[in-house]
Amino acid sequence: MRHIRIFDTTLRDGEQSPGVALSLQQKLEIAHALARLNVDIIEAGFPVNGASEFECVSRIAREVQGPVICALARTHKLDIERAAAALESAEKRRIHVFTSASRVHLEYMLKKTPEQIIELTDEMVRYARTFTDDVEFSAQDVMRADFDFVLRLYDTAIAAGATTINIPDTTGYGTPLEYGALIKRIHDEVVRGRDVHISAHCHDDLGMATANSLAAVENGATQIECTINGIGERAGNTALEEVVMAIYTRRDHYQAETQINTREIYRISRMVERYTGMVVQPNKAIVGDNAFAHESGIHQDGVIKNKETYEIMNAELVGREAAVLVLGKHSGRAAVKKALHDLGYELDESQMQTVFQRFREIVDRKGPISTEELRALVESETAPTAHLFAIEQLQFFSGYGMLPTATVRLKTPKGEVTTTAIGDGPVDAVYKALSEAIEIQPELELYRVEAVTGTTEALGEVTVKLKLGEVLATGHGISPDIIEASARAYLDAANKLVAGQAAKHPPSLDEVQIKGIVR
Ligand SMILES: CC(=O)SCCNC(=O)CCNC(=O)[C@H](O)C(C)(C)COP(=O)(O)OP(=O)(O)OC[C@H]1O[C@@H](n2cnc3c(N)ncnc32)[C@H](O)[C@@H]1OP(=O)(O)O
Ligand SMILES: CC(C)C(=O)C(=O)O
Ligand SMILES: [Mg+2]
Repeated sequence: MRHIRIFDTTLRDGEQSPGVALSLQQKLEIAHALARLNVDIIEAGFPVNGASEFECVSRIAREVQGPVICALARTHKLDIERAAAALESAEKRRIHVFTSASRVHLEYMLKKTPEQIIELTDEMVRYARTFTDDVEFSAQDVMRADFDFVLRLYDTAIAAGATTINIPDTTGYGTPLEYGALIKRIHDEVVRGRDVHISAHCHDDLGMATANSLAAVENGATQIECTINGIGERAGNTALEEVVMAIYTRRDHYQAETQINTREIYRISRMVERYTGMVVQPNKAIVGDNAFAHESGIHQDGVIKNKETYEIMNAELVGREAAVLVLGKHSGRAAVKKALHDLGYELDESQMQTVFQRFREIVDRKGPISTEELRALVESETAPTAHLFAIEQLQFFSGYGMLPTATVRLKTPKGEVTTTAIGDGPVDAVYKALSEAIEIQPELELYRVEAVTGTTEALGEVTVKLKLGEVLATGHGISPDIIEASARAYLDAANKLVAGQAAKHPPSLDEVQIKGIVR
């Protein structure tokens, strides 16, 4: 197995993401987390940028043990001197000198001829070598450059002492085949067996950074430059978590390995997300919220039977919790049953049918529900209540300056009944309409409404206690709509009361509880 070095540039190229500026403390924390992740090299910054950047690189160099600490420098003596000074106390230090290779960069940006670039490269790589034995050389925008010039440039850098030659596709222009082919040419025609590492540095402008970096590995590269969550200039850099997990998961194909402690990946991903404010998209490979989540019934059923049906790696391997089954619109019975089992419920077929039907009604209306909400749902749906009355329709109007009015249509033992009432508020109006429809007037002893989870999208759970004569019944209702949950709770209790009254001798409260009619 070939060892692939992971060169992390979250603190340099990653911080170049528009709008991101990390504090010294944040950079230090990320650098320590990168050391725990066991990256080979940390590019800590670009010291000539200013005093605070210089201070960040110096502190990382002094305080972070393990990885090589690297600093960036243009082909300017001052840049190289600032980089060397910032790295002075590092246990292992690297200076990364860069120029450009493409015609557009040379002509318009650097205003230099190819010959001048060759000379400058020779001079500045040699100068960097006076400060350290570990010098990396890069030429920006190689994929839009003349490849013969690129080969000459890298040959010059190696002759001048570069120990790593980095091949940046600065503008994310290359395709995997093209980039891989260039790496192969550099490997065969420039490196030619010399002790020099070839490094891939890809940007994601066309969404090909990871594919291009892996193509480089297939063609002789032994270092990948990448960032946590793929942050960086414009569309970002190659994502560390993607290349590391691709090399690990497909080691049969790449015949290579990294030394990354993969179990730290998720933790550092969250840290970088928090500190940079660059939110990870839910479908982001490896670290996105959905990367190990399944909502579709067929997938959930497969994963419950054997998670390898739809998962190519274990979530635990990147420091996440095992696969998550999201209970939503696309879920089937298998996932709901599994979630209920995990919550401690074993339902018979008919209870399962009732719960699943109600589950579907709810997720169609409000989207996925949490396991807490499922618990509340199963509690309210499987209570041993006689279903004498059931809601067919419920309509209410309420608002400032309006009379709260409710109309309910109920299925009752006498057939369909529709009633309308006005109340002090929408719940009061609904309760009056329900009382009229079921033809009893119980007293409301308790009314309590709670959100099952703490968000405005949560299911509302309502508990009521109704008293009729000596009999007291508790009812529960659950719905995304709290007025509907209130109506369901009222009817749940009313059903119990009426079932009790239907007995030849109205039962006492104790008797009713023993029979399981009142909960
Ligand atoms: C692809 C990359 O990621 S490259 C790294 C990009 N990162 C950054 O630019 C972040 C840090 N940058 C900075 O702090 C500043 O731009 C500095 C300190 C480097 C330079 O600041 P300034 O002197 O104000 O120059 P400014 O940023 O306006 O322009 C960049 C200059 O660097 C030159 N330059 C660009 N790349 C190189 C290079 N590899 N070698 C030598 N000179 C270079 C440009 O030609 C331009 O020179 P000019 O001012 O003579 O025209
Ligand atoms: C400084 C170089 C390596 C760079 O970030 C790029 O070219 O993208
Ligand atoms: Mg870059």
